[in-house]
Formats: sequence, C-alpha cells, structure tokens
Amino acid sequence: MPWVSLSKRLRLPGSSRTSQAQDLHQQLWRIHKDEFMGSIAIMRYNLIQLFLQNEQSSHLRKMIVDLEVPRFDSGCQFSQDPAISYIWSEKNLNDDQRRAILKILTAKDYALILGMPGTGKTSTMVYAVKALLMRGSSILLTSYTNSAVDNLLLKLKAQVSILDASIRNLLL
Ligand SMILES: Nc1ncnc2c1ncn2[C@@H]1O[C@H](COP(=O)(O)OP(=O)(O)OP(=O)(O)O)[C@@H](O)[C@H]1O
Repeated sequence: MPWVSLSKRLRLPGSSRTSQAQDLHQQLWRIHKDEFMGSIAIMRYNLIQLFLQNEQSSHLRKMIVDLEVPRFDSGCQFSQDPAISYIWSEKNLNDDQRRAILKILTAKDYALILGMPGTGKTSTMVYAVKALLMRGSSILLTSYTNSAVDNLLLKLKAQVSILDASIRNLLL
C-alpha cells in the first residue's frame, strides 16, 4: 500500500491559496511502498470479516472466539478412503503419529496437533501432506518461522519420488 510523505502540512493555517499552490509545487514528493501497513490492512480486513453477520463468519467465530471444540467424522469408511488406508499401511509412522494424521483426515473443521520439540511433528506433517494430496486437497503450509517451512519442504522433497508431478515441480 503506497503512502506519501510531506515535510509540511498540505493546509498551512493562515496561508493563502496561491502561496499554498506554490508551496505544493516546491515540495519534494516521495511515494513509499509500505509492506508493513499492507499486511496490517489484510489482518484488519480478515478480523472485520470474522464479525460479519453471515453463516460462514458465525461458524468461524464459534471456533476462533468461542473456542468450540473441533468435530471429527466418526462414520468415515476407512477402507474406501485411499488416504486413510495409506496412513494405516505407512511403516515409518509410530502409533501416535498415525493417530494424529487420522485426526487430521477426519476433522470436520480443524485439528490441533501438539508435540514437544523433536517428537516428530514435522515428519507427521510430511505424511499428512502426502495423504491429503491423495485426496486432491489444496494445502497451505505456513509457520511462524521460515526455517520450519524449509524443514518440512526438505523432508517432503526427500519423498519426492512418490509425490505427484505438480508438487515435485514446486519443490525442485
Ligand atoms: N516414527 C519415527 N520413527 C523414527 N524416527 C522418527 C519418527 N518420526 C520422527 N523421527 C525422527 O525424529 C527426529 C525429530 O523429528 P521431527 O523433526 O519430525 O520432530 P519435530 O517435532 O518437528 O521437531 P522440532 O520440534 O524440533 O521442529 C528426526 O530425526 C526424525 O527423522
């Protein structure tokens, strides 16, 4: 979002219109692209969207503001879902990791996975991403730090032979 800085105010108290116009001609104008204000504006916009009176915003408010517990699909036909079958058969996962991914795959709204440092969260997410790709889902990977996203992408890249071609192109 660009903004303009001026060393003087546009309307100087007591100044005549003519001198004001001359002042403006003598001003040096700079246009800055302000990335920080841009991202604040997006955050403010998203916050406002959250409080609109419509069904989608009301549903989001229940989860984000009222902290409604996540819901999971218990009647899922495991045998008919290749993503779930894949997670059951994946030998590199331990039981906790497998359960965490099954929660992700059966979540109706969201799932939160908590783990102490080094307990295998990143590895779990690699297999979760692979399972979600099998379903043709769109995936947004994001994190507080760039290095966490890099770690995840490097682990995904190591599995590249079994990922679909479009993802392989993104990673290489
Ligand atoms: N099921 C598993 N069996 C054996 N080793 C595993 C398993 N899951 C993860 N690891 C290994 O444990 C180590 C830590 O895993 P990972 O980086 O996924 O943990 P993390 O919770 O994301 O760590 P951090 O909190 O530091 O980011 C890695 O060396 C990984 O290869």
